[in-house]
Amino acid sequence: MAGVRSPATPRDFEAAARARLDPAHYDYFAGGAGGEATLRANEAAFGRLALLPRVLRGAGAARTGVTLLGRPAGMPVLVAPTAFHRLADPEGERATARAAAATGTIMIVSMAATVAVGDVAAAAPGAVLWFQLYVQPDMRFTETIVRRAEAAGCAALVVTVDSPARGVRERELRHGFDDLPDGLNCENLRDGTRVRPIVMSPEIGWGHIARLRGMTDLPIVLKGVLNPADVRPALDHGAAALMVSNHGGRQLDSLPATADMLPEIVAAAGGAVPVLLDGGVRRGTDVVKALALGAAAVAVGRPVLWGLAADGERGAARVLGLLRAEVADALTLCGCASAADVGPDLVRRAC
Ligand SMILES: Cc1cc2nc3c(=O)[nH]c(=O)nc-3n(C[C@H](O)[C@H](O)[C@H](O)COP(=O)(O)O)c2cc1C
Ligand SMILES: CC(C)CC(=O)C(=O)O
Repeated sequence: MAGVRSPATPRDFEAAARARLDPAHYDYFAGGAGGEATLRANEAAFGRLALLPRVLRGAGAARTGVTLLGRPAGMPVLVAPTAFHRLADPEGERATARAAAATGTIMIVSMAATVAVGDVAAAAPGAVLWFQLYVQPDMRFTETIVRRAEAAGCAALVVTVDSPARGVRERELRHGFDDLPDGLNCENLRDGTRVRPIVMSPEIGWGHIARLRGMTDLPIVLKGVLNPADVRPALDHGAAALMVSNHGGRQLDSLPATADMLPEIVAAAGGAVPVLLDGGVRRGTDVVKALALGAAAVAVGRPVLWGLAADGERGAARVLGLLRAEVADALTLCGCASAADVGPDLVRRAC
């Protein structure tokens, strides 16, 4: 692998990924909207938090397992939905799903995957998959997509609600990157012989969530909730979980870091549903900080893409395996036997 003989932490995969990827594709994965202030803020917010371990609790070596939406998961870290994995590796989302299965990690398959969700599931029989959906204004087509996710055995629908329009990413504009190369498609959007474009519509509203709720028995996770005022309507519309997210800084720039908004969203949810977070999680200590601020789990986007681009399935599995080991290490060194032992007393503002 370029640069590092033996990767010690997920970040070590980034240089190798960059060396292997077409620069336009690297910048698609890495970039954010506008001046990328939010992209930087997500990581920086974790840097401003410190952990405050408890001592002599005799907790034993930590276990990383958690229960999410009633099902066990190997660690409180999920694979965030990211598009276009075949830009990183020819096996694409199949490789990511096998890596997720190998490490007991829930994978949220993007609606913009370059492998159809049914084929992803077939390639990784042990994987627990959730499916990410952009509600399409044509609700009949939305239903077709939902049925595909159900048929593939997905255990939850993650509805991305932060995208009434696509974010403007200056790196993409500079490269002129606006479409997949020939031969690659968003396979979940097949409609007969054609592949429909993804529509990000400003017309989507709570009424669509109500219709979706009536369409499927799958638990619905709302991804992209950042303003505490949106928590009440989310609960009223039957959300089974919320994901605090600013889309990895890729939609609107100048949004707050997710770690900074997490406590307010957790307070607004009042324990009614689990709250997840993504954005800037790079280390096991970030995961434990998020748990201490009230998250039930976190998700990682770019680190998985670095592993996938650097070394395919093996690289993605290594990234997830390193994260799991880091979570176990951070829990043990905080005096916690498991994620359930992590409370708000474990985290402080460092500066
Ligand atoms: C290359 C890329 C593609 C993404 N595609 C999607 C997507 O298809 N659907 C979605 O809801 N979020 C998408 N996201 C956002 C991620 O789900 C997640 O919110 C974000 O990456 C988390 O931040 P992190 O990369 O700092 O971990 C994408 C992110 C990246 C980096
Ligand atoms: C193809 C896009 C809709 C995927 C996305 O959400 C992103 O690039 O952030």
